[in-house]
Amino acid sequence: MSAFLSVRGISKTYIAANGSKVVALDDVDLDVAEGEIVALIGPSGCGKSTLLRMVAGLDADFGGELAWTVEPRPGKDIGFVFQEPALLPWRTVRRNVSLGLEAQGDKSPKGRERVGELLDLVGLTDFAGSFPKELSGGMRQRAAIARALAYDPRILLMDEPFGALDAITRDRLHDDLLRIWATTRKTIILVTHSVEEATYLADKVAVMTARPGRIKAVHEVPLDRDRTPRTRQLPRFAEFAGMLRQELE
Ligand SMILES: Nc1ncnc2c1ncn2[C@@H]1O[C@H](COP(=O)(O)OP(=O)(O)OP(=O)(O)O)[C@@H](O)[C@H]1O
Repeated sequence: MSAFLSVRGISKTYIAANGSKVVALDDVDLDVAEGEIVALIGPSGCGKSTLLRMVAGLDADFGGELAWTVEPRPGKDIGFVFQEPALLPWRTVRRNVSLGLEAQGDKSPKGRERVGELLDLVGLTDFAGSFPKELSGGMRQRAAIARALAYDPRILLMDEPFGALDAITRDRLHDDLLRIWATTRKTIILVTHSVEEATYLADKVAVMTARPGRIKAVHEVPLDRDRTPRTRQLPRFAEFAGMLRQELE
C-alpha cells in the first residue's frame, strides 16, 4: 500500500469560554496508507474527534502539518460519518443520499445512477422512498454512510459511527462496512471507544494517551483482511483486543 496521508506534529489548543487553555493534541504523528482502515482509540477527551476534524479540514487552526499525496478538494474528497446520522427528516432516503451531489449542482443521470448503486450497496434500495423516521437506527446509519460516499470521496472519516447502536445491530453494521470497503477500497479513519470494534474492522490501530492526546502506539492487527463473525472467536482476536484494553488503562 502506498502512502496517502501523513499527520506530522499536529498540535491543537482550544481557548475555553472562560479563557483557559485546553491542549487537546500535542505533537501527533500518524501515517495512513491508501485503502487502509485505521482505527483511533483512546480515553474520553483525548482529542480523537479533534484530530478527525483537522483531517477533515473542518478546523484549520492547528500546529503541524497534514501531508497528502494528493491534496483533497474541499467538500469533495473527504466523506464524514458522525455518531448521529443527522439525516434531514423531510427528505426521503434517496434524497438524503443525493444531498452532497445536489449541493455540487450534479443532477446528471450518472449522479442519479450512482445514488441507486449506493442504496444498493448499503442494502436500502427497498427503502429509497422512506423517510428517516421510518428507518431503524442501523438503517439510518447505513443511509448516512451512503450519503458520505455519494461524491466518491477518497477518504472516509468516521467518528464513533456505531456508538449509538445496540450490540446486534452494531455487529451487523461492522460486516456491512467491511463489505462496502471490499467494493470501494476506501481509505478509512475510524474513531471508536470499542477495542473489539477496532480489532474487527481495522488494519492498524492507533492508541492515544489521555489529554493532551498523543499517539502512544500504533499496532498492525494480526488478523487476515477477510473478517467474518468467526474471526471474533479466534484466540488472536481476544489477545489483541485484550492488549489494546491494557494499553488504554
Ligand atoms: N470547541 C472547543 N472548545 C474548547 N475545548 C474543546 C473544544 N472542543 C473540544 N475541546 C476539548 O478538547 C479535548 C478533546 O476533545 P475531543 O472531543 O477531540 O475528544 P475525544 O477523544 O473525541 O472525546 P470523546 O471520546 O469523549 O468523544 C477535550 O478536553 C474537550 O473538552
